[in-house]
Formats: sequence, C-alpha cells, structure tokens
Amino acid sequence: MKIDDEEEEELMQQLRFKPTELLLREEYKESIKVYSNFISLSKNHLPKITSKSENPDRFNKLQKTLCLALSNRADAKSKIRHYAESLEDCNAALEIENTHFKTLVCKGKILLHLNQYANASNCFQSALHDNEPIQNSDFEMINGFLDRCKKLEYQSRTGVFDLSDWVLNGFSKDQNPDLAEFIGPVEIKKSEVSGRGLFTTKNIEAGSLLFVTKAVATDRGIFLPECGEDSKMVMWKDFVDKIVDVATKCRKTCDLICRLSTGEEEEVLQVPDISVFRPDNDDFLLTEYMKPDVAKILNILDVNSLTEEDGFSSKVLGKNSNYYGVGLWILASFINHSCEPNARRLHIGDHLMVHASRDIKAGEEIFFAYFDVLTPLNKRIEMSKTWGFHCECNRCRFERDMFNRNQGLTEIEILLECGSDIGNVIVRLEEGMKRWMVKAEKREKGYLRASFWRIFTEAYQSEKSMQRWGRRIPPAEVVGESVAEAVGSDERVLKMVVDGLRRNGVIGGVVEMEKEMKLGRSVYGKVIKKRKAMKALLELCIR
Ligand SMILES: C[S@@+](CC[C@H](N)C(=O)[O-])C[C@H]1O[C@@H](n2cnc3c(N)ncnc32)[C@H](O)[C@@H]1O
Repeated sequence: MKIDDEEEEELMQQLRFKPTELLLREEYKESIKVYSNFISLSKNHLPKITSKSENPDRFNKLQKTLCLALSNRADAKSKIRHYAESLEDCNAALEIENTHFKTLVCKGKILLHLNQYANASNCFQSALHDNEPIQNSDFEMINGFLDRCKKLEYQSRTGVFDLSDWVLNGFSKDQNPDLAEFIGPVEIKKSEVSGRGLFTTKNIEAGSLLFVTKAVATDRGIFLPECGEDSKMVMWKDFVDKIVDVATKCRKTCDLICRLSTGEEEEVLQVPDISVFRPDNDDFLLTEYMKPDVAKILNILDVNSLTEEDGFSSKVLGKNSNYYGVGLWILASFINHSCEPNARRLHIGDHLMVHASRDIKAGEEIFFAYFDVLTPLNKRIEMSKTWGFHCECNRCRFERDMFNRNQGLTEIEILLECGSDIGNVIVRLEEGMKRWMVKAEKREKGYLRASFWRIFTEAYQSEKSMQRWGRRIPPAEVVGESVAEAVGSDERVLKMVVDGLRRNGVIGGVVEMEKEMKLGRSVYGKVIKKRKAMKALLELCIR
C-alpha cells in the first residue's frame, strides 16, 4: 500500500509512543517490531524533510527521535539477549548523537556483560562526562558501573582474585562474587593424548590460577531419586535449547562452539590461538556467519559439557545432595583427561575457575579428571569407555603393567571380592608394594593407594579396623599425601590428611598447619587468600 507523506507522518506519531508502552510492560519482542516500523519510516522520511521543506528544526527533531528509537530498540534487544544486534543499534544511535546518555549506558552494560571491561568503562565515562548536568541517581548508577568495570578489569589483567570474604560470609547464596574472565599462562597445542590440549607456558605452583571463564549456558536442578532419569532429560533438553539460542544470537559464540571436538577425527581439528578466547577479540566479525548446525552442537555438548558436582563440594556449599548442574565452558573444553590430573575446577555461579592442583612445569599439558580417579583400574577403564577413549596415562600404563607382570594385585582384588577383612587387604597391598619394588618417588605408591582408596578410607573410619591393624598400616596422612602427590588432591584426600594429622593429637602444630594449608590451596586454589577463610574451609571439609 502506498501512503502519502502526511499519512506517513501521522503513522509515525502513532508509532512514537506505542513501543515505549510495550517496553515498560516488558513485551520486548512486540516493542522491537513496532520500533523497527518506526525506524524504517523515519529513515524514509528524513531525506524528504531536507529536500522538500529545508526545515532544519524538523530535521533535527526527527533525528533525535530516531536516535531515541534506536536506543530503545537496543535496550529491548539486550533484554532478550540479542547482544550483537543490540550493539549495532547502539552504534547507529551514537552515530546520530555520540553523547546520547541512554545509549551509552545501554552499550556500556552490554559490553560489561560481554566481559569487555575497558570498552564498557569508556562508555560509562562518556555518559558521565559528556552529559552534564546529570541527575544524582544517574550519577550514582554510573559510578557503580565504573567501580565494577575497574575491579573486573583489574582481575582480568592480573589474575588476582580473592574469594575469602565470600567464604567467610558463608558463601552468600544470592550473591556470588563478581568475577571477571581471565586467561593465565596457557596455550592450546596439539596433544599427544588426542587432538588438541591446553598447555602451560611457564612453571606453575599448585593452587595457581590458570584461567577463569564464564559459561555459554548452564542449567541446574534438584533431582530426587524418585523422579527418575526423565526429569534430568528435561533439564538436558532445556540446556541444549539454551546453547542453540545463544549460538543463534551470537556469531562469536557460535564460531567458538563450532571449534570444539565432536569426539571424532580430532587429529584434523585446527589449533586455535589462545587470543581467540579473549573477550575483546573481534576477529570473528570477519568470519562469515554460520547458522548453528543443531546436530553438530548436540555432539559437541555430549563431549564437552561439564557437570558441576565437582565444584566447591555440595557439602561445603551446603547444597542439597541431589543437586545437579551442567554447563558448557569453552576454554575448559580443550582440557583432556588423565587419571593423574594436575588441574581442578571450582564452579562459582556461571563461572569456572581452573587452578593447578599440583606443581606443573612449563610446557606440560593440563589435565582434568573427567570421572572419579580414586577408583581401581578396571572401573576407570569402564568410565573412559563411556567417554569414547582409552586412557594411556602413566598411571594406567603402570597399573596395567603391574597386573600383567605379577599375580599379586589380582590376588588382592580377589581377596576384596571375597569380602576379606579390609585391614588385611591393606596390609597385603603395602607389603606387596615393598616386594614388587613399587617406587614412592615415581609416585607409584600413590597410584596404587588411589586405586584402593575405598578400603583405606573405610579402614581409617573404623575403630575396630584401626585397633586390629592400625600398627601395620601406614598413617592416614602418609597415605593421603602420597595420593595427593600422585593424582592430585580433592576434598576426600584433604579430609583424610587433616583427620590423620589431628588424630595424632598434633592440633595447631606449625608444621602440620602448614601442611593442611598447602593441601587446602591445591584443592581450593590460591583464590582463598586469607588464612582465616582457608581454615574455615578446612573445618567444613572435615566435618
Ligand atoms: C573435552 S574434549 C578435550 C579436547 C579435545 N582433545 C580437542 O581436541 O578438542 C574431550 C575429548 O577429547 C578426547 N580425550 C580427552 N582425554 C583423552 C584421553 N586421555 N585419551 C584419549 N582421548 C582423550 C576424547 O575424544 C574426548 O571425547
């Protein structure tokens, strides 16, 4: 339908207020539609005003209205997480009026959300200084954002994070600590294990932070055993929908997800430069937009999604034991598995903090445990099969070799299966390790103790076992420490060592306290800076 200029202007008048109403009612999609109508009519109308009436006042007025409409549409788009499109609208509005307050605030908030702290800060600075005088409430709001940008930019640049206050305040559930993204001394390279892997670029001490990254999406729930697997399937579907939604809306995320492994033909996969994962990297804008291939994304999620159960333990966080969370963290998806891992992850809100759980030398590959590694070899073989690979780490090779070379280990397993006294089995194992020349310095003792972890914990927790066998089995802290050295520690290992040290009656001894703190740092990372906070975690862990 052709409409004349007067009708067009009347229509614009009607459209001017309608979308604002919709925006206030939080009907974002509808308001975007009406704003889009208004914007195209305005763009159509602008040249006519200049050429026909030569009326600069009207022209300026319409320009201002167009700028506001673009800014409001940007706001609506950001509310439904169409960040890339929202930024385009912000830039178009700023081209009309480069100090437009509302647009600068909207753009700043989006950039902050996208972890581009310095760029976000520039927007807020400009909103503050190019728009004087400014209302008190706006002044406070902008300064709040500027403080956040400054804090996050510092974290992101230096890797200095401190979760102590959050721990000391009882892990305040509604207020997770404000965390930036950070990439430490790591790079992606071809791995001897499979495909690509993440490697250190310098020597790293246990507890040091390797990187902090925010999830593409997560999903969480409490699943009572009586609900069965169906409710978990519903959650999984919801999670997949969230990922596809983000990939559809954000070209960069889609591009990054598509670089992940589907578990097939990993050898031909490209090795991306680590800079690609920095939030301010815009190279992806040059790549052609690919519509997300949902079937491929499903395979990628199967191979790369992480569950949250291994984060700050449910026990420490006081979470319901039926709690279950799943998420996709892109940089973490380049980490391969080993049964002697050297890195641990903490899940805090949607952020994943990854730190070294043992000292790592420059150039070594970083490994996670994809499944519980305090389990025997046959169980681990089963678990790695479900992941679609066969683990060839030092520990698996050593244990396979031990089983092949002598009957001793097989006999011990048979004793266990026949329900022999666990204290007796431990004594047989410890004596066997001496005969088989298992070397502590090569971490071999720790490997085997980690594989027989269950019986060690049961024995130390049983007064009867300890009375009968206590003198012939090594102290809990010795076993715990050798396991920590060999396969890295977790809260169970920490508990065994701390319980053992305290059972000896040396509470508060300087050497023992330092041992506990050191182990605590390898489990929780150096992000717990205050001693008081680490002590609080240790107490929670052994409770
Ligand atoms: C999260 S990805 C790890 C990064 C992957 N190697 C890549 O190139 O993108 C998980 C996949 O890596 C491979 N993988 C991880 N650990 C492995 C291991 N210890 N041995 C063999 N393959 C492994 C498996 O194909 C697994 O499905």
